[in-house]
Amino acid sequence: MSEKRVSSSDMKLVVVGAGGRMGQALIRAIHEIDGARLAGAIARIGSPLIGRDAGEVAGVGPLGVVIRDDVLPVFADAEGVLDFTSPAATVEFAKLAAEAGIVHVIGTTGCSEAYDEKIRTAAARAPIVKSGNMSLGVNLLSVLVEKAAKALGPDDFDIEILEMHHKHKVDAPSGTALLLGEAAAEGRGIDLVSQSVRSRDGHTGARENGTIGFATLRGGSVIGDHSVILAGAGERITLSHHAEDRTIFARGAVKAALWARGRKPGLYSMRDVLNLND
Ligand SMILES: NC(=O)C1=CN([C@@H]2O[C@H](COP(=O)(O)OP(=O)(O)OC[C@H]3O[C@@H](n4cnc5c(N)ncnc54)[C@H](OP(=O)(O)O)[C@@H]3O)[C@@H](O)[C@H]2O)C=CC1
Ligand SMILES: O=C(O)C1=N[C@H](C(=O)O)C[C@H](O)C1
Repeated sequence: MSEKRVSSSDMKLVVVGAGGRMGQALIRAIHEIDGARLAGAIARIGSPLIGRDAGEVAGVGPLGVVIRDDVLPVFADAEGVLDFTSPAATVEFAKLAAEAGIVHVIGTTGCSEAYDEKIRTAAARAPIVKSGNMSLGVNLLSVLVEKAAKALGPDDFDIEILEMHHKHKVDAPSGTALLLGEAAAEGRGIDLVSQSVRSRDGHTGARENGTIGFATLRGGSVIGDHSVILAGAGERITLSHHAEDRTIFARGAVKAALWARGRKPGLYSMRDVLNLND
C-alpha cells in the first residue's frame, strides 16, 4: 500500500464521483495532505469502478479503500465529503451529508436556483463549503475584481467576463465566471441576475451601461482560463487567472474540509475559508 503518515486525529473524508477528473485529483490531494485521510470513495450505482481500489484508480497505488455505491454506511463512518459531481447528485449528497451531520464541500457547478435552495436547507443542519472555484488564485482575483468594479463606475467602464474550458465541460457560463460576475456586481452594488448578458447574437443593439457580459469558449484540454475585462474609453484593464493543473482545486477542497471541521452549520464560501473577506 502507498505510504502516508497517519494519525488517529486525521479527518476522515469521502470522495464522491471518485472516478471523475476531479474525483481522482481529490484522492491524490487527500493522500498528500497531512491531517486528512481517505475514508471512503463513492461512484454511481452500476459503475465499472465499484470494487476497485480508489488509490489505484487515482494513480497513487493501493490505499485499501474500495470504491462503493452504498452511500449511507460510508457517510456514517466519515467526517466530511468532497463532492465534484453533477447538480442532481450534489443535492442528494447534501441531504445525506446533513442527515449524517458531516462537512460537505461542494465544487459542483451549474446548480439551478432550485438546487441551491435545497443546498441552503441542508446547510441549516451541517457545515457546507460551496464555491465555483476552490483555488486560492481565483478567490483572490474575486477580491480584486470587486475592488476594481467599485472604483471604476458603469458610466466609464464596461465589464465583460471571458472563460475557456476543455471540451467535456457541460455547464456555461462556468461557476468561476459567475463567481467573478457576483464579485463585480457586489462591487457595483447591483443585482447580477437582472444585469447580466449571457449571450449575444445577431442585431443586439448597443451595449447597455452597467450590464455585465459573459462569453464562453470550449475546446481541447483547457483546465480553466478566466478574464475579467474592464473596458473604458481609450484603455482596458484585464484581470486574469489560468489554471494549469486540477491539483489547485483539489488542495483547496481538502483545505476547506479541514477548515469546516467542528464549525457550526451554515453555508460558507472559499473566501471564508481563505479569510479573504473584509
Ligand atoms: N469548484 C471548483 O473548483 C471546480 C469545480 N469543478 C466542477 O466539478 C464538477 C465535476 O467536474 P469533472 O470532475 O471535470 O467532471 P467528471 O465528469 O470527470 O466527473 C464527475 C463525476 O461525478 C460522477 N457522478 C455523477 N453523478 C453521480 C452520482 N449520482 N453518484 C456518484 N457519482 C456520480 C460521475 O460518474 P459517471 O462518470 O459514472 O457519470 C463522474 O465520475 C463539474 O460541475 C465541474 O464544473 C471542476 C473543477 C474545479
Ligand atoms: O469543469 C471544470 O473543469 C471546471 N469547473 C469550474 C467552473 O465551472 O468554473 C472550475 C474550473 O474552472 C474547472
